Amino acid sequence: MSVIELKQVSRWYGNVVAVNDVTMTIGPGVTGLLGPNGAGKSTLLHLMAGFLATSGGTATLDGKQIWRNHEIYRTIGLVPEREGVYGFLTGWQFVRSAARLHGLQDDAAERALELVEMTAAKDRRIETYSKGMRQRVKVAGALVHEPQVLLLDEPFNGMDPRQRLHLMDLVRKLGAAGRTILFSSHILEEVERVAQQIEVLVAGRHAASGDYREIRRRMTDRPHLFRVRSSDDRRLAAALIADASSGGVSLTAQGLEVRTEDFRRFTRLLPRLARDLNVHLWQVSPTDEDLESVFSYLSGRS
Ligand SMILES: Nc1ncnc2c1ncn2[C@@H]1O[C@H](COP(=O)(O)OP(=O)(O)OP(=O)(O)O)[C@@H](O)[C@H]1O
Repeated sequence: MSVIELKQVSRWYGNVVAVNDVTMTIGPGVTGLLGPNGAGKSTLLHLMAGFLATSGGTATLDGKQIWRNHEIYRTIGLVPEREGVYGFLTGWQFVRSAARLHGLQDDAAERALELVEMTAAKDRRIETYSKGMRQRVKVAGALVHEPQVLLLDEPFNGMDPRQRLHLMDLVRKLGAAGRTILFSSHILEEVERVAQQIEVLVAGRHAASGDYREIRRRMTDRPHLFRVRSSDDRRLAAALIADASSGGVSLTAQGLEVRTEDFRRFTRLLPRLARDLNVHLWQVSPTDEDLESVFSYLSGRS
């Protein structure tokens, strides 16, 4: 059972702070690393894999420093985001060369290909593989030395739904077998389907941590901004203002803008008011549902 620990870890690239004072602990099972593009997820994974040195703070695995620790490297596997796989190699050649780099024999490569269910296709060239198959072969390459820790950078990106489900199943299975797995993603739905635990990174900072239900609840409970168009915006506005769930109502050329502090109450109230006032609702749409605003709320910047 392996535990990764980051203590006040920072990483700069010149003047750019990619990871800023992050403290987190990643234990056995599957953890999702969630954050918008550029949040520092890849940098964090590379720090954990020993591919990058920290600029400040410490990154350890089971209490031992990761950076420049060859013994530790034997227990970590990284599946990078970029393809970096030669298309002219067969799956077998690719995974076997990963095995050789670790001083291992063919049986290790065979086991890894079996684990990701790529044995049947192993003699085809990688350029003939689907995105999902390429990703699974990369996972096999990272698993060839049977590491306790597996780090995956945006593993589900660009896959069709069937391939995604297949890889999600595999990641779940590996986690259930006691491995410590961390994978990055910018999509909450993706993370919550695979991970029990979620770490959220926003602009290099650790914004939230916990069970996905808790994070989901915090996302739902934040103030929401809705645009409402109806047959009588003025009447509706007056009734909405009278209710405690409204944080503010303004009449604009495009309709009403309603800010609500209590999402659930508002979504029940609006149809009831419309019915009682005999007002027809033409449009009810959230205006701040984009990921950036959700993330910035979680990180306390809004
Ligand atoms: N080698 C580098 N040199 C300079 N800046 C870098 C380098 N690598 C990353 N950065 C910067 O560090 C920040 C974090 O990048 P990182 O790739 O870790 O984020 P990310 O969350 O993985 O994003 P994405 O999902 O887009 O890959 C970004 O502002 C990025 O531009």
